[in-house]
Amino acid sequence: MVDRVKIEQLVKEKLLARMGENSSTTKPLDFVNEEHVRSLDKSAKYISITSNAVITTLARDLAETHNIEFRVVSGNQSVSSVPQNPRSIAIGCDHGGFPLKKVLISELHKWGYDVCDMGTHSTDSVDYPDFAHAVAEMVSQKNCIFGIVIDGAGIGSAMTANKVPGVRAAHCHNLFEVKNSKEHNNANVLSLGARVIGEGLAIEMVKTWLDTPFAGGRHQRRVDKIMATERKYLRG
Ligand SMILES: O=C(CO)[C@H](O)[C@H](O)COP(=O)(O)O
Repeated sequence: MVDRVKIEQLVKEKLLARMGENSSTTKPLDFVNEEHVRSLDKSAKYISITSNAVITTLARDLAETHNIEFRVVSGNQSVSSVPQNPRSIAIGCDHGGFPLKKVLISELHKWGYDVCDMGTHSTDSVDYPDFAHAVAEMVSQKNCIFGIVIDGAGIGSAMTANKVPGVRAAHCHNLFEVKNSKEHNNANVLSLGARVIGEGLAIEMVKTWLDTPFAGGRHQRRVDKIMATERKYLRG
């Protein structure tokens, strides 16, 4: 019979050998998951990765918790850390949301945000899941801090975004909901229905959403439960 403990120990040793503790001379990884981070020595300060490494959301979260950074290494030389611009917003829409997206992008620029426009770029008919998915991935991969998805009603885009691990998309219609979605639910994607709300309200909603911090406290426990629910089904 296979000795599970021995195998786990062997895997751990292999991972540690690949990553080292906090030396920049270790071979950079091109894929990092939660297990890689867990297997690090307690004194580890960073993980060396290749410039196009895939890092799972759980690995990023765990690394953040333990103050471990990801360093992009070219050959054996460390060249930079993976950035997360705290003012970068991914935005996407379908044909119904296109005019509102244009307005919101211009406001976001005025407010000093970097905008990643994931399309669509006209009112020609398209499928909202393609664009909601693209935005959600940008947030899930931590390329952007927040995402905004817009379609006719805001429903389908929210459904799509919420399928992407790490995303908490809130479909909102008013100022109370946007504020609540940040304060209580730590929403990282906002979904708007361009056929439901007017331009002026949408601008105010986005500004309020971006300016409202997560309240933490009892809400942290509940958000942790949302994420635990997601993890349960990811494993399955
Ligand atoms: O609201 C939406 C999804 O939530 C879409 O914008 C809507 O379904 C698109 O419909 P149509 O193709 O008739 O413009």
